[in-house]
Amino acid sequence: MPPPSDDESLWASAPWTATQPLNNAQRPIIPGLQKHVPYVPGSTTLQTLTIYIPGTQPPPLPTPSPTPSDSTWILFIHGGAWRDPLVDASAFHPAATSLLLKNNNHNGNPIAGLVSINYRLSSHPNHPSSNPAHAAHHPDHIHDVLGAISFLQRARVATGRYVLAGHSCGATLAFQAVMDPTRWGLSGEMQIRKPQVVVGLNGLYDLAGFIKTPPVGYEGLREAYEEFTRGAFGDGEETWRAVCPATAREWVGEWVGEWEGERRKAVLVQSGEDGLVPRGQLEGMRGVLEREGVDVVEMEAGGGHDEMWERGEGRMAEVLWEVVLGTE
Ligand SMILES: N[C@@H](CC(=O)c1ccccc1NC=O)C(=O)O
Repeated sequence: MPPPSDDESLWASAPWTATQPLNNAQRPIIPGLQKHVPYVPGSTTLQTLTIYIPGTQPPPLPTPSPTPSDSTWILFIHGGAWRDPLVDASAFHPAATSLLLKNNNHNGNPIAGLVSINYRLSSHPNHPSSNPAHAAHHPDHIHDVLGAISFLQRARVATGRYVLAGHSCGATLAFQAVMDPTRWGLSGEMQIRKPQVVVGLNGLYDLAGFIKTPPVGYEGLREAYEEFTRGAFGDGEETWRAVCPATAREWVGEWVGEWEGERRKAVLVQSGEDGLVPRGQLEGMRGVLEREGVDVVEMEAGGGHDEMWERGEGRMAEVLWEVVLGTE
């Protein structure tokens, strides 16, 4: 027998286990399976992803089975300002269990599967660490996200229409992922099939603009923004503009895919009660996307910055469910 390929060994290195709702033993087990998979050989602790599939039967090993064309994958990128070691792929778990439950109770099971992506983080001044996974600098974060998507697509996950969603800096990363990867110094092998729908939740889209002129009410955050921006992207203001989707030059034409003539869609969500991200971030992003011919839908949300993902019944699961039903 030939030795397994790197990818096969990575998929085989984690078992499928039954999904459980968090902190609520009274509820039934959600009919789904999850697996924590490293997506590069010799991965650091953060080059892993969590994959959830509906149902109780694992797909054929080592990789998930091909997706029926009428069901949708959702890929999620967590936030935490590129550096918060307390926020990781598990941020998606409450929404994932809620989505699996909705899927189970709905005719036709529109969700093919869900993925939450970990990526290397920059260092955090309040959390000193010797873990190499916590010493990343741009473009490491987006390299990892694209590496994860490419690993999935080699296993025929999210190769058709799929939804790429991100919260906060995860929304920045989601839009960076639809740009040409050569912007990040990557060769053609990191070309991914692009999502038809990008969902940005309380997203960061213009760091230079915030730092230069923080909006009224958010002035007190200027230093924090500058600190995490320098930590992730270095000291060059030009770089900040070049990497942020509301200020990067002419990138929307790079968002192309094979959706048979259908239009690109962006769903933007910004809570009016978010004490960390002002509404102006969404407005700048919306302007750029609409000028370039992307269909933009804005959906409502309330609550603090992280509230939409902290609970299963939170707004994020509802938004993603609506988006999935809209892609059918
Ligand atoms: N908890 C984060 C702060 C953070 O996540 C944040 C702060 C302001 C605006 C956006 C943020 N997160 C975006 O991913 C930190 O420790 O730096």
